[in-house]
Amino acid sequence: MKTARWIASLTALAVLAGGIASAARGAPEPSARFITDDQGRALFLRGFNTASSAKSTPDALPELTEADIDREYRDMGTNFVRFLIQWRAVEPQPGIYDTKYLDKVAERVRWYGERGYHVMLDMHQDLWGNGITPSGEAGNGAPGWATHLDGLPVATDQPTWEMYYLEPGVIRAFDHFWNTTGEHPELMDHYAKAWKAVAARFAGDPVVLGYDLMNEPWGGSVQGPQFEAGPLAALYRRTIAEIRSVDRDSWIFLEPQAVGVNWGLPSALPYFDDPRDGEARIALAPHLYPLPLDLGEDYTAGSKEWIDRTLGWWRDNVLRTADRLRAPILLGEFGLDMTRPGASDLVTGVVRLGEHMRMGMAYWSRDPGSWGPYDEGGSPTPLVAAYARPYPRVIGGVPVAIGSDARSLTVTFDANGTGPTEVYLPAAGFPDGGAASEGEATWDPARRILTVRTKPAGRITLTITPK
Ligand SMILES: CN(C)c1ccc(C(=O)NC[C@H]2N[C@H](CO)[C@@H](O)[C@@H]2O)cc1
Repeated sequence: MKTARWIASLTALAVLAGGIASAARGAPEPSARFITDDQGRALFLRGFNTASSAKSTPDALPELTEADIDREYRDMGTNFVRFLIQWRAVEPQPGIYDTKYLDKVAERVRWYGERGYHVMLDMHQDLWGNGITPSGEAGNGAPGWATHLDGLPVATDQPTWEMYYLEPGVIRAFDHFWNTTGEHPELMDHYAKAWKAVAARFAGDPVVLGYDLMNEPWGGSVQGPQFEAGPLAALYRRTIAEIRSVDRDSWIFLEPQAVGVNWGLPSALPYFDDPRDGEARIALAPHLYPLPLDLGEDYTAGSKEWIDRTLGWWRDNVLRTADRLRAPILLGEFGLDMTRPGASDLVTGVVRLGEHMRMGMAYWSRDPGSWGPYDEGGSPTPLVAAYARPYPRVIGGVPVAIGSDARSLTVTFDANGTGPTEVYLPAAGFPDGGAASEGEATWDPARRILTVRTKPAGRITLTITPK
């Protein structure tokens, strides 16, 4: 535990120094780039990571039924899912792709599509892969044939799961993957081609919005800018090229390294060209986990002020990175134990941050338990009430400002004739639907969606209030 405390303290100091440096540079403007649907409308995505269970199930699929999706929609009106897939299942043997696995993924994509969701496929890893320990339960993601520990130890009595990342065997596995050792140059190529196989399967599927290339990348013995601008950027460029060779249109989501950036430190991820006709479709997909919360503080009293400060550093550094990449932003993960004091206020704070930054988000995670929307017994946690807010699912123009509270939603945008704006209105604040301040509004009571057709040009400020 002493090591973990040391690391936490040093990290806290680094985040503090990084934050002070960030604040000194002044707050950047929110991004004016957006993830768009096939009509060109701006998407405002709201959903969950589904699901952590995929890390350990034998078939690498999340424990999920269609009824689960129906309940999630009924309770919170989500429109998006960060769907976890596993390299170990995509490519069980080198160069052999499991089409039956991809068919099962496609079946779940269809479940979401039939309910109006957008799906982002997340090639998920934590701690490299299931092969880092003999029992296979610690890590997930990479297949056994790509796991080379060279006999180095991986202690299994870790005080916290993230400490596995510091084990010699795990660092070696990553060092081989990133070719830091120079002994396995083939691994990154396999990874990029595994993505090509996935993209070839889903190219043209209107439900699949795009691909999140790697969950929370870890550089092993190479860290920070040397990692992000080095091997991580090289992997991303190779993978973008492989995907674009079979899929010219899906969005490609790139994550910075997790360490430091999840907490608010700046990323050194460079710009990436998108070899497609038309506008680039590359988005930045960071995660947000305020360090004070990771260190056990709650979003209450004294700590709330510090956590808000780190949220500001996170916001400013992510906006700067997105500007460098010339990319829209999607918050791929945020989450916490909903039994902690102040948890609902933190969720509300992140939702408001998303409105300010005009970015979509996926909560971590959809799994049953104290972090999720439903506990082990299936009863709602406070997350359902905190996450079920009015929001614009899709906007028929360039978003300028989004704001909401329990009983109102205001969306300001520059209309561009791409189509109507659709807003979700939860039953709690809008029992009989909503009224629009302008345009022609159509209410769908079954899906709780108000569709508003406004003039096709000019600045629109749409205010939705309960009917
Ligand atoms: C030392 N490293 C590399 C590290 C430490 C901590 C996290 C983390 O908390 N991540 C936040 C959440 N994201 C994963 C799933 O992607 C969850 O298991 C974590 O709670 C990541 C990496």
